[in-house]
Amino acid sequence: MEDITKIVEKLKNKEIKPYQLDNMFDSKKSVEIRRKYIESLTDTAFKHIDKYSINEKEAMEKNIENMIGAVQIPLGFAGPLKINGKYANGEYYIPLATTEGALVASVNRGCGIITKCGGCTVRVVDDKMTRAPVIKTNSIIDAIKLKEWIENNFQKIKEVAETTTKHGKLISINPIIIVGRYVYPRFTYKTGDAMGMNMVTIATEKACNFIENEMKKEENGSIKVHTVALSGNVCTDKKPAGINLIEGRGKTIIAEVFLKEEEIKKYLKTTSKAIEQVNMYKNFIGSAISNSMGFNAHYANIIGALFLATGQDEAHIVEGSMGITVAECVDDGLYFSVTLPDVPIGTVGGGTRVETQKECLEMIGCRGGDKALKFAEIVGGAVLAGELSLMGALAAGHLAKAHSELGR
Ligand SMILES: CC(C)(COP(=O)([O-])OP(=O)([O-])OC[C@H]1O[C@@H](n2cnc3c(N)ncnc32)[C@H](O)[C@@H]1OP(=O)([O-])[O-])[C@@H](O)C(=O)NCCC(=O)NCCSC(=O)C[C@@](C)(O)CC(=O)[O-]
Ligand SMILES: NC(=O)C1=CN([C@@H]2O[C@H](COP(=O)(O)OP(=O)(O)OC[C@H]3O[C@@H](n4cnc5c(N)ncnc54)[C@H](OP(=O)(O)O)[C@@H]3O)[C@@H](O)[C@H]2O)C=CC1
Repeated sequence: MEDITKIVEKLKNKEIKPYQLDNMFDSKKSVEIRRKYIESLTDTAFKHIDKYSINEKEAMEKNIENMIGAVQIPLGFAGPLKINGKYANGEYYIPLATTEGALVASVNRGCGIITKCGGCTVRVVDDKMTRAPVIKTNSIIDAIKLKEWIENNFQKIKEVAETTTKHGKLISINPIIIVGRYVYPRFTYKTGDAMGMNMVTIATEKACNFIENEMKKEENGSIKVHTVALSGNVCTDKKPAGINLIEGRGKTIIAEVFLKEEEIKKYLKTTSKAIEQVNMYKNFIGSAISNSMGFNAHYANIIGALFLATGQDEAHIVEGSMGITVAECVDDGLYFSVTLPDVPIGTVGGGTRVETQKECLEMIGCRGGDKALKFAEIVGGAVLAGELSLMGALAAGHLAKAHSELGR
């Protein structure tokens, strides 16, 4: 075998492209050569990114291109968290991958008080994944005709789309928005236990080809339609969006807990009244002034740490960051809930197969098929715990103190 230095020279001279190494060497070797190449180009001595236990071959087949190693994120746990869900019932230890000191302690504290108060109720109230292409027509008149055609031929479109997948089911194409002569049909699917973005993208492409061909037959071919882009941003994937907040996307999760005043005092060092007020002034009024879509304190923190630990698509953290926290004083305590309209998650596919992420899913009994709804309930419970603890810390005036002691 050629000496690595010689191959690195060839890469530098552009005789070989870095990704072509995968066809020339075994996976381990190609990763090593690429790493050496980047090391020499950037004058960096890699001492850590070369240490990992994940299988490069599988990762390169499914999850990554131009692989040079792996980064490590510290992993902690919070819990036990008692969840009274439809699918998740019992006490769970939540895996959280983060570099933000104080976050795990905070979620842990939330878990403690929730569990002491009898646990949280969590439900998944909606479950779907969307893809909305943008289709160009000749005129407003044709755009209206296309919209009507899609509405009248839903069953045929569904049959075509579903030929690409065993688990994906097209449940609606709604809304179908017209802007000028452009049409944005929002294809909505059930995706089983997969988060589903690859699945629905492939299915929607097939449906769009079918629509284009069928429209050619209408009015002797005078209606011309063309899919400008398979994603027209009405999906809306990986961006915060009002349509997702209202219509939902991924799992729509609601979690609630009734807290006793004495536990609030003991655990959170504050009162229900103070938390209710912080929620009003911060999460409602503050978010309204800033035109935020997150009427909450930090869903993204818990969603992010859980997504990284369990192999979810990290870009979807932005969607999971939206939602509304309710805090309301009740007799001798506090009603506290989180509502997350848009949490794209899966327990099969994507990054869930990576060895370390798979173990984290196992830790909560959520690896593989028939587990996505259980996982969603655990995500809801964990967000509730983290949100409650931070709101408690803000109400008690402990945020800066917590982060100077634990987070720096
Ligand atoms: C830091 C605490 C928990 C201290 O909280 P405390 O009540 O002062 O601590 P404590 O020593 O009395 O312990 C209470 C419980 O906290 C947990 N706990 C306590 N210490 C640990 C630890 N080392 N490791 C694990 N768990 C810990 C543990 O559950 C413990 O119960 P116990 O087990 O003893 O019965 C609290 O002050 C807190 O939760 N602060 C909030 C911190 C937080 O949520 N940070 C999130 C990041 S902030 C941010 O990124 C977003 C932001 C703020 O910008 C968003 C916005 O705009 O709002
Ligand atoms: N393409 C795109 O535009 C985008 C892609 N992504 C990426 O997409 C990936 C996730 O896509 P996703 O489609 O979830 O995953 P995969 O592409 O990894 O596909 C998962 C496959 O698992 C099969 N499967 C087996 N058992 C089940 C089950 N119980 N429930 C559901 N499916 C099952 C399905 O096959 P079958 O279909 O035959 O039923 C499905 O297609 C992530 O890597 C993400 O980063 C993210 C955003 C956009």
